[in-house]
Amino acid sequence: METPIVKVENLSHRYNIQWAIRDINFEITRNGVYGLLGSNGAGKSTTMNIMCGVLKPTEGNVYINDISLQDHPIAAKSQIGFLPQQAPLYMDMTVNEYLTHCARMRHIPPKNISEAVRRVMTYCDITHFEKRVIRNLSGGYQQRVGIAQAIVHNPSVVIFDEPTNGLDPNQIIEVRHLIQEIARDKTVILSTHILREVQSICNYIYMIEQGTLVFSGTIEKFYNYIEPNSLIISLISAPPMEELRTIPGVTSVEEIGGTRYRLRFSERQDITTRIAETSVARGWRLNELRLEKSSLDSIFAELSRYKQS
Ligand SMILES: Nc1ncnc2c1ncn2[C@@H]1O[C@H](COP(=O)(O)OP(=O)(O)OP(=O)(O)O)[C@@H](O)[C@H]1O
Repeated sequence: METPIVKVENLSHRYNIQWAIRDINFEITRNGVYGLLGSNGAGKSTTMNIMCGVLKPTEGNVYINDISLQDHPIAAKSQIGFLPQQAPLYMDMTVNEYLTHCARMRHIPPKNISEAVRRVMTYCDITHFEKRVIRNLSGGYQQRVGIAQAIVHNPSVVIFDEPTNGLDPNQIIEVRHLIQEIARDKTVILSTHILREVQSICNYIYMIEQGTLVFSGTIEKFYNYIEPNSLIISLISAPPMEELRTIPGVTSVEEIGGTRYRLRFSERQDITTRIAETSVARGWRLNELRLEKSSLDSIFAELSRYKQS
């Protein structure tokens, strides 16, 4: 059997009396970008801090390439890179000084430090700023330096906590691109509360809500859950609501003002065609029909229900 790169086993954590996460389990066996998605306060940072060895779990354990983080923290941590929500930068150092310092902290042998620093600066495209003081870099470049320190010791697992938080749209695109590059030969786990972030860069999703894992699966499987299950129609000659309920597949009808209705349905397939055809056949004079997008909140609610059933 394949040895998992990351194994998270029965992870629970309690701050004082309140549980922040409860019984989280998952295994990662392949490189790629894994998204830990959840709303604010869901338990993402707690999970990530434990995985990086920054926080000791109340219960459970994490294994990196079969090395127990609890029993062999130094060996396990040598295979992990971490960029916390606030990048741990020394603002008054130059980029090169800072990365050299990080390489030393990561126990890279002195003779290899210069090469390791050069390699990550090239990788993160910051070599031209190596003599700049970090404070004088833009937010996007500071984040690149933060990413560089996370991979300077060439770890097999890299963990990013909300890596695009606070960046402008161009910087977000560049940082996402860099993360995807890193994932070519490493396992990248990132946390985010932005659905679009997960959709654009993750191969696999773990969704955490109120401290429990409510979904884990591929992005394709995830799409099945975020597909809309309601649509808005507007009819010039609307029939009584009971008649709208007789359209095959429609489960409920709600009047939302004027000539507009929200229809919920169980089966997405052909629903729009069925509504259009029924409207023509019965002379309802359809002049608007659009699927409603699921909000992140409704997805969380849906997935929590799915987990409980
Ligand atoms: N140091 C702490 N002391 C007490 N409670 C905490 C502490 N850190 C987090 N919590 C609580 O634990 C729960 C999970 O928090 P956590 O920071 O892990 O969530 P998150 O998903 O990362 O949220 P965010 O996106 O806002 O950072 C929340 O209810 C939070 O208030």
